[in-house]
Amino acid sequence: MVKVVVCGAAGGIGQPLSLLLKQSDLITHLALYDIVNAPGVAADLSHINTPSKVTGHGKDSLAEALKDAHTVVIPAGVPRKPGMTRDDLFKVNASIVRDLAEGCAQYCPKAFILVISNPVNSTVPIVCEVLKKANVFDPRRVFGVTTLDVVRSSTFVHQIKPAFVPHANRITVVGGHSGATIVPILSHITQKGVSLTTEEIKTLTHRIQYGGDEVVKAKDGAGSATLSMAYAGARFTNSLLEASVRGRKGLVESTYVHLGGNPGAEANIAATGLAYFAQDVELGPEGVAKVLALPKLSAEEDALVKIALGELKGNIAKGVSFIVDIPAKL
Ligand SMILES: NC(=O)C1=CN([C@@H]2O[C@H](COP(=O)(O)OP(=O)(O)OC[C@H]3O[C@@H](n4cnc5c(N)ncnc54)[C@H](O)[C@@H]3O)[C@@H](O)[C@H]2O)C=CC1
Ligand SMILES: O=C([O-])CC(=O)C(=O)O
Repeated sequence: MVKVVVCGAAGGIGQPLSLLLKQSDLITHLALYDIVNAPGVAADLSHINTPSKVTGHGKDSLAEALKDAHTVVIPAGVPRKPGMTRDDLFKVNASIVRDLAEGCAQYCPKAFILVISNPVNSTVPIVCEVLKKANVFDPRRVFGVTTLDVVRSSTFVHQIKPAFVPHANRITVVGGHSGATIVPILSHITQKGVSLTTEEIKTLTHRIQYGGDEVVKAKDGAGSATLSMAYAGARFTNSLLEASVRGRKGLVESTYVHLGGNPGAEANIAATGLAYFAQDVELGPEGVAKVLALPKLSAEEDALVKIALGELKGNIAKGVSFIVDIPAKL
């Protein structure tokens, strides 16, 4: 049985994400949890003639939703409005994510946990610290979903270089998931016939770092990216299922993880001095199979990573200290 739970399933991301996951032939049970409307969304999706069973769970049935989960995807919480940073969401979303993580620790301690709720740079440390406290933490099994930055990178490159095939070329994005902490490694684009000037890289990098703001502005108070995020969230979930359920080897995605205790993370611990970082990760049967070392960076990328490190340090400390009083350990 492969049970995937979406927490926040009735929301702007939750609904299209659940729709995309209903198309997976690897999922046997799709459980939709939300404090509002989950049964309605579940009834609707359950009429689709793909193999998975769909169930809906309201606010008093978190235990039932999470029980026996293989994977829990968390897009629960409030989105930004114009003028807000992702960090401004911390005061509402931190406790939502903490409570869901406590549920996971109790009812599905071995599940993979995919965190979408912002600010990801801080909510992932919250989840990890909750699991550590409950003595069920496995760093290979918790992921901050930064796939939208990867998706945006290849889309935006394609928009200025039409020869670049966006879905066939994965661009590594390192750091975290907010503004200056998002560092796309555009110097490594290798497609034949496509090259970017230093000025193009600078413009693209800024657009990728602030891609979320483009959507927040265009939605004008009605929230942030939901459909592209659902696509990105489904892509990451499907990659993890391909690696963990089907046993596909060599699958790599950029993702924000706890470095300490993860296979292969030593080089990035040394390079960043941080407890959490986004980089390419090879996925496997237990989640992280290997954290890949940072690629060789251009001088500009190196400078951007240094800026990201400063901001990430504060974001991580904020998440960790929401759960414990001591600073994050590597
Ligand atoms: N990681 C990423 O790249 C991205 C992250 N996000 C983040 O995803 C989150 C969700 O965004 P949207 O779906 O647009 O928001 P939304 O407001 O449309 O949906 C959120 C859903 O969470 C539910 N919810 C609230 N408290 C809950 C709880 N305790 N348990 C379960 N469900 C709960 C709400 O009822 C609602 O249905 C936001 O924090 C947003 O910033 C958004 C886009 C990209
Ligand atoms: O911008 C936001 O608040 C939502 C988000 O994380 C993104 O679109 O990358």
